[in-house]
Amino acid sequence: MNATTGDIRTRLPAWRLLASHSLPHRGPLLAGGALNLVGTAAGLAQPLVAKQVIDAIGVGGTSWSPVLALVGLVVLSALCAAWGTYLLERVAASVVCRARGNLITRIMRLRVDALDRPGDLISRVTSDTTLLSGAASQALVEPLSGALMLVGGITLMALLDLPLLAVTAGILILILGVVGLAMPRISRAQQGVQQSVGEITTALERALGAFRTVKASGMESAEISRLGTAVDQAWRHTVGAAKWAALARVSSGLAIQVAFLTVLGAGAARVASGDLSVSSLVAFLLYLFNLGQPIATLVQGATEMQVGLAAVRRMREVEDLPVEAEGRPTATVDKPVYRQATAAFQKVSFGYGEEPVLREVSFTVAGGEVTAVVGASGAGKTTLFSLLERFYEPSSGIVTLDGKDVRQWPLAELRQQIGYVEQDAPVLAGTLRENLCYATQEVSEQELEHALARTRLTEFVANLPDGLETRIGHRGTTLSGGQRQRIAIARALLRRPRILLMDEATSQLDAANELALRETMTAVAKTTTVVMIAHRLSTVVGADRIVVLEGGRVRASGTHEELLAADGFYRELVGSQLLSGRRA
Ligand SMILES: Nc1ncnc2c1ncn2[C@@H]1O[C@H](COP(=O)(O)OP(=O)(O)OP(=O)(O)O)[C@@H](O)[C@H]1O
Repeated sequence: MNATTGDIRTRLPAWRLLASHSLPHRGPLLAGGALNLVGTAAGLAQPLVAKQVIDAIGVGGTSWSPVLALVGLVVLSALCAAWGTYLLERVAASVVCRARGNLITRIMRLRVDALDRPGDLISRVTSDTTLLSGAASQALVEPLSGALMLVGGITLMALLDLPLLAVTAGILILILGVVGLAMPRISRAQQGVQQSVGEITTALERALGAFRTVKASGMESAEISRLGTAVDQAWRHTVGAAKWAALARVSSGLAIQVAFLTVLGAGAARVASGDLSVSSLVAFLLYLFNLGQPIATLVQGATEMQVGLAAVRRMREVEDLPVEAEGRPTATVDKPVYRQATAAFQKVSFGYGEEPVLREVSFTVAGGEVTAVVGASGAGKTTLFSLLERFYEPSSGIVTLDGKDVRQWPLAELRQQIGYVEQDAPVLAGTLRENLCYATQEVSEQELEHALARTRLTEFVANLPDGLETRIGHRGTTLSGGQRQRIAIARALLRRPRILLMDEATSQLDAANELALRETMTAVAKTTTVVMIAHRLSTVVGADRIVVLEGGRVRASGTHEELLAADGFYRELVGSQLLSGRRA
């Protein structure tokens, strides 16, 4: 789904959005609805045929045909109900499946800055979509058969006895009033329930995402209490919705009972006065009794509709989030020509909010060179990489790759050129092989072995019980920081990038591995342009060019020797081994 489609959809009223979920399944939906109607019609005819059976017995008749017709109607309505229900359940499952697929696609294509509360988004995919099922299937067609049964039943009751129908109608109008009062309240409460479920998922995601920190800080109880608040909130909203749903359901049931007793009394008097036959009273009472089901179906349908509308509103909020301009899957892009890329920042300014982070930054990264970016913490180094990857766009100025504005590149193609080793080198739960081949499926065993050797992982893998098939825990919990970084570097190299961005990727390596990796980088630079953010002096002295960033501006650039001679701030950084904790 592209941004434009999303924009159009977000302007649609909730009920039309809900209907749009059902539209692709209109065939089975209509078939299920039709079967329901046939079953309902067969059910409607039953009391009339029952009346014929009673009349025939009353006059001493022995005809079997009304009895056979009655049996046939019972079987027909049961078969239609079973088949119809299956079709509608199937549609419900398909609606959920499609809605989840659409939401997942949308979420994966969100801009990085839109991913604010992942837990809440998870709950929209898992929980909200489930609530859509009833509203976009059964609740659309079953009320139709309910309405048919109601109208048909009332018409036939009118034919049987008008005064008794007047009594029934008065009581039914009362029900409609109560149900109408309850529906908007159910909708509001249901939206609250879903919001609270989102809060629970968000709070859980927060706590589990930093599980060790929670434990090391002894904050289990605080997190339990935070989650407890969200759970209580969900409970309160659920109870609120349940109160109104119960009122709507009970009042409809109660009305039928009251109507039944009233009609029984009034009908008995009319039979005694000779105005009504016994068989007509029995048939009338059967219709009245049968009204309970369509009324319950209508109330249930209206309630489910409110639940579905609440879900669709929350799903629409995901569609309001900004997606990347182009989300072509990387798999469709051919492997790039293998040559070193160049990059340039031309008067680039950028801020995440009001406050500027980069101010008119200009520098070039020559193809095949190793460029190091140094600066105090918070100077904007990682932000430079984010702009090159086009996670964000500059407020002014141009970022280029191979001399072409990154905004002119097809997004997937742009990212295909770049290998990115993030600061905290995340790994994904799965096997080591899956992690290494994450960004490239077509990797030969030789290439894999070569990448392991280059990142000094060969021995580590050889000592693992299942080698490359060893499972790595959630967020790499079974690995050291250094191992995670080396895996991230190997993964990036396997992608055969034309430019490799490394964000402090060597900060967690021990001295021996860091030296080895520096040699690797020198070798890699022969075929790939390398830009590295480093806090260690040892990793930058050999760079072809060093860019010194201070307070979001390029303060100086040159080789280590040139900068030592010309820039006091660089000398200061070198004096502190570049490990300055100062913020810009
Ligand atoms: N996603 C974001 N939203 C808002 N502000 C951000 C975001 N990412 C970074 N910043 C802010 O932008 C500034 C520059 O951050 P950046 O990560 O680029 O610095 P850095 O030089 O890489 O720092 P470090 O060396 O500590 O990693 C910081 O003040 C940071 O708080």
